[in-house]
Amino acid sequence: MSLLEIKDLQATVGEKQILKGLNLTLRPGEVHAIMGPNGAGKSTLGYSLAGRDGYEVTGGSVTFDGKDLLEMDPSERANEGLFLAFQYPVEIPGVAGTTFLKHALNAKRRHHGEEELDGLEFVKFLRGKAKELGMNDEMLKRPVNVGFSGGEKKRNETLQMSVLEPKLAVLDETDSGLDIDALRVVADGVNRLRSPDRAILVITHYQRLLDYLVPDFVHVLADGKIVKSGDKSLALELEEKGYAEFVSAA
Ligand SMILES: Nc1ncnc2c1ncn2[C@@H]1O[C@H](COP(=O)(O)OP(=O)(O)OP(=O)(O)O)[C@@H](O)[C@H]1O
Repeated sequence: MSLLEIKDLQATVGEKQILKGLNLTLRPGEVHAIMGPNGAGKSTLGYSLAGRDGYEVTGGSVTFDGKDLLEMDPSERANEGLFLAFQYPVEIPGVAGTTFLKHALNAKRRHHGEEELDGLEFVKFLRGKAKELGMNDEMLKRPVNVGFSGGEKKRNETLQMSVLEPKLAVLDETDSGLDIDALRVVADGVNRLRSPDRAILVITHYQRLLDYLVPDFVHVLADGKIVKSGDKSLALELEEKGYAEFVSAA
């Protein structure tokens, strides 16, 4: 059974139609990469799946783990196991990282009828996850992303993902702004999450991330649609040839 099935998805931002009949299926255990020219609709796809305000789905369907995703509000989507790592992670002044993550995880646990973790249990759990990503206690105590460098914000997104253990993680350019060491740390963090019951959708501009996080499938998104799909070799081909072929064909 598929974990995510997107059929003929159409979405508008403002008055502009961005997604124009997008089809994509992810099965549990798979890693898919989406590449494509600037403005093609990659982030719009991520936001439409997450249910962000201002991104209006005007047609098509999305089934997530057997349920109608588009019927759910954004927090329900998250509690059901959808996670979106932002291209531009937001700063949340006044809210410590630890507090933010504890609330997010406990909301999810409540949703699934599980007992909440208390402060001590959670801090122990969080420290273990943070250490894997090279993040220290001081960073966890700071307000979420406030004053973090671009690369630290991306690590923090990866930390949120590893704490929430989603069924489907959508990573929107998680590699941008990372130096080569941080890229490896983040890719290792994502690789640790690979599992037979989870799928990962990676939006990226660069083949280099895919050297560390090897996808099962690569898709080209151009002008609001998936116009070509293949295996990892497609990413190499795109790096060499660019998107000209797809832009004119779209
Ligand atoms: N609020 C908005 N109002 C009008 N147009 C918007 C708005 N937000 C996004 N768009 C437009 O939607 C189109 C798709 O944007 P999107 O961010 O999904 O592209 P992308 O494929 O992720 O691009 P990039 O590779 O540059 O990140 C762009 O042309 C963008 O200008």
